[in-house]
Amino acid sequence: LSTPVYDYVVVGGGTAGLTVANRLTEDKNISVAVIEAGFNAEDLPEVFIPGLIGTGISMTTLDWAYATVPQENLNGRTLTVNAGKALGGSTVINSMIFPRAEKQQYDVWGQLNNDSTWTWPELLPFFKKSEICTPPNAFQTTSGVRFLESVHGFSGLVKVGFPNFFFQQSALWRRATEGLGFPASPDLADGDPHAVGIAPNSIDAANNTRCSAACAYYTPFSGRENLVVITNATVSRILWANSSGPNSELVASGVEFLVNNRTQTVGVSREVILSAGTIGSPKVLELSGVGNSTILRAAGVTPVLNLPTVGENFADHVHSWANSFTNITLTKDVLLLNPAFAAEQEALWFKNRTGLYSAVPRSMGIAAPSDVFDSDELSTLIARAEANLTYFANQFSNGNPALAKGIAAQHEIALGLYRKNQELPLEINVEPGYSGPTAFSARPARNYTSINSMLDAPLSRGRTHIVSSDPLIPPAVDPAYWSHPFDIAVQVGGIKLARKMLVAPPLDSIYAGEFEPGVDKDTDADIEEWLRGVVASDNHEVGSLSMMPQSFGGVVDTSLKVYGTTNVRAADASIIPFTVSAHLESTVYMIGERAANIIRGVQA
Ligand SMILES: Cc1cc2nc3c(=O)[nH]c(=O)nc-3n(C[C@H](O)[C@H](O)[C@H](O)COP(=O)(O)OP(=O)(O)OC[C@H]3O[C@@H](n4cnc5c(N)ncnc54)[C@H](O)[C@@H]3O)c2cc1C
Repeated sequence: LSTPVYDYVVVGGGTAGLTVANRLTEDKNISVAVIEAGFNAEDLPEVFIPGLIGTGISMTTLDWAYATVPQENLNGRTLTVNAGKALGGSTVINSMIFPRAEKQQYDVWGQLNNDSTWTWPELLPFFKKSEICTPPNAFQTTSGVRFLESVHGFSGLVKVGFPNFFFQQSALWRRATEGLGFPASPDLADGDPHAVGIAPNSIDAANNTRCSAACAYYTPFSGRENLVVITNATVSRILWANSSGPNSELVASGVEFLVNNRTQTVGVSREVILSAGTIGSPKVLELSGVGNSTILRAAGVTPVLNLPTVGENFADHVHSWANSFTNITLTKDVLLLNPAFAAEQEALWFKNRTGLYSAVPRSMGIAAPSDVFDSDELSTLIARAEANLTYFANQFSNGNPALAKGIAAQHEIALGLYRKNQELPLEINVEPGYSGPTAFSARPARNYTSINSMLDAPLSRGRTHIVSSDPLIPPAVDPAYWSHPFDIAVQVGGIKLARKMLVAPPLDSIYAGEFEPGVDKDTDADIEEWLRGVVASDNHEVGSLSMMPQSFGGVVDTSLKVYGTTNVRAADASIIPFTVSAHLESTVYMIGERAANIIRGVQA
């Protein structure tokens, strides 16, 4: 049998991968093969019923569930970084929260690359291009949804809408938070999220079902003859042509993958696009011989191109919580406490798409430094970080001088934004029920109000690298959480802010005592110690194939091309050089849309 050859081969049919594949195959003359390790899970209730979010990550078939190496700063704990393993990638198991980050943070990508096309005003058209938004109806508007038509798209493919019901805590929390000085957001997608509001969701508002990347970019187009999707197929490596490109660059000629442990190959005539996610994409590149030669040799892979920063500059958001008992009767807890009630609610979803499973209402906001620290505390933290800037940049760069410069540049920019109160370090959102580290069976069987507090702008940087030439062996993922002291101070500050919110009027009217961290965790040191034992990954990992100049230790250039290759690009969360303060899905779709345009050589 002859090997099939496609114009483009996309490695990973996830959020960005399906976006790129869809847009390229709009041209009937272009053929694209997508190779995806997972299966098409769109017909699973755990996937399409919004209220079942969280179930996906308990299904090993849908989740890579990457284990970190023991985290030195978190009591040596091994944490799980979840990532979707299905057609649609992480959008199949995520929480469907769909806001955007702060303009200034996207602008940093342009600043690091001296390229204004990677800044907010130039990227906004790609955010809009990806979405088909259903504006809020009268009920949603009366319930507090605020909406700016000018920042949304209405002819894209990802269905975006708002919840069709709200828990009592949502409005109480928003009023409490506004009372603490947070402005009311005109729209959480407007690039200015230092505010509170109701988040949009990646949901089909017509029938209250999840809209994953598969729902948006694949299912309606599965009949395209020029789009071939191969599922249950794990890519093991890129194949290189014997001849090299003009500057002795590597030329990809195909992709090798495993189906039921049998090796298969496809050929590629134009380009390979790596879209296997922040942990999957560097893994494939390293298995293909591109990376830090010392690390590759130790894993048993023969190096073909020494690109030592592959897998480095890894950053992740870090999750924590404060929660209280509440004296209201309807919270999400009731679904766990009362199985008969849960069954009724699920039946309502099937009957007419209503009930508590029909939406994931989320009121949220992004805190500014001034919400977390007083001005003296902040000045001291910034001054200390500036004084130690070179030390930490060297620490985080794994011995690579160019990357040390890149990380130093990132820290310098971040600290400059902190001084202007513009680096937004924390997401705070209200959970209308229990959210925290204690299992259902181990906590009091009561109703809760929880505040999720996420470190969204970490200065810490880690890495992910293969440890074996076997493509089925997971890489060693080391996010190096909390390796910068600034991150610890922010996360401790986040718990104090969350606690303040729980007892601020009018949320105080439903407060029935703190559960976690617990009143005995009084001082900053107490909170820090508790957090070390409980914080979790927010599954927002980025940066392992960073878009930065080579002089800064980047792996891809601003056309997303991997340095030293003629025809391999990356398009997924791995290219984000500087993490942004938002859930990442909308940002990754934007990257996919932008990547497709770059590949096609057209403007927005
Ligand atoms: C549990 C969870 C909750 C989240 N909640 C939210 C949220 O509410 N809102 C939000 O905005 N963001 C959320 N996120 C983050 C967001 O969904 C991701 O950042 C984003 O979808 C990542 O897109 P990606 O294209 O980089 O990777 P993915 O979408 O993960 O796609 C990578 C794809 O590559 C495949 N793959 C990997 N390795 C191989 C290989 N060797 N061969 C073949 N295929 C391979 C994977 O199976 C996957 O399908 C969440 C993430 C998770 C995991």
